[in-house]
Amino acid sequence: MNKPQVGGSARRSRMHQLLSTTPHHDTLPENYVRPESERPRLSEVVTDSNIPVINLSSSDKNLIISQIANACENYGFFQVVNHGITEEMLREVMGIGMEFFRLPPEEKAKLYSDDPAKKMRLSTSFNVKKEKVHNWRDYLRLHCYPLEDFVPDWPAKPELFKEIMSTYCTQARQLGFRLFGYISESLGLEEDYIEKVLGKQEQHMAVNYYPQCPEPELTYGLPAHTDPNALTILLQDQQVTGLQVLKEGKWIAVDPVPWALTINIGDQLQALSNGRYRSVWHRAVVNSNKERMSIASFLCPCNSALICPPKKLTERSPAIYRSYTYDEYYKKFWSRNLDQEHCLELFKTNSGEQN
Ligand SMILES: O=C(O)CCC(=O)C(=O)O
Ligand SMILES: [Fe+2]
Repeated sequence: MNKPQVGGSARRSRMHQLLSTTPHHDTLPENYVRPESERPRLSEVVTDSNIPVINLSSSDKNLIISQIANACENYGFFQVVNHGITEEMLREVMGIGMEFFRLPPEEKAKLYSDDPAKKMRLSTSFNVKKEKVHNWRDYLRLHCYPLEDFVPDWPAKPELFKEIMSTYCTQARQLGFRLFGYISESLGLEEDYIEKVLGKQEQHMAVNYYPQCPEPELTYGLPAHTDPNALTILLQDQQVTGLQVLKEGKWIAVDPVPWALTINIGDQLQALSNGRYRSVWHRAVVNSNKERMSIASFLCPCNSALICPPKKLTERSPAIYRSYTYDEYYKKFWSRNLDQEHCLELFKTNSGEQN
């Protein structure tokens, strides 16, 4: 996008690919412009949505489970309220994320990388080396489990970053496990079924920063994609909307309920549920007058976890996807562009193909 600075170090010139470090743009640089047929068509987005909102403090566990079953089957997305993570914590984590992106360019340059294999990196777009058109997003990617292995390499600035992010990671993980319990039961499985199958689970985090964009109609923060992991817990900006999900051919805006967390089913739960629960297409659009931030916590199977549906779910309908390890899946996911066909399609069995 920008010319490398004359005389600057290689790292310094690479850093200039970061949107949060570049000067204001009046027009969208060409390598962010999508071809006409791929643009977001923002005027067609449906804002009045029925994306379920589930109260996790209800004393009626069966009600929670049935609401989760409905949400996972029909939407793949839902918001949870009274989820046990305090508003204060959520404010702190959003605050520290924003402070991070406001650090001076030299500080951010130390963390820049476009190598998807790196377990801690500040990057931009999605996979800059592979893609033709970039996305209007910077992101900090962190591996989070076990915390003590990764936190030492996390950003040293802002000062409270490690402390606040690691507390939030732990709480998000606990919430994720609680949801795995409800999801397992909603499929008629033992409460700990999913947790056991996924093994000693990895956890990743993406702190997404979408700067103001001069021409939001022409580009994306993140184009349509499904999440390759098992479950995503998304903390959305409270002031600025941007997340949209695809339902019956229409893009629906998921406007955040105050301090709710947005949950979505990832590809691995779609596979484990034999296609009953859906990892749906979603995207993030950008704004001309406001920056936006979101913090995604991804719960992933451990690399060696064998993903195949339980017997109970294949008694009446055959397995739609072949068995594979998460390692195999994840490599495939990163070898492609974000907005290609659903990565799970590549793992279909013959019976799956006929569906
Ligand atoms: O920013 C958002 O609302 C969506 C983020 C997302 O989908 C992701 O990080 O995978
Ligand atoms: Fe996503």
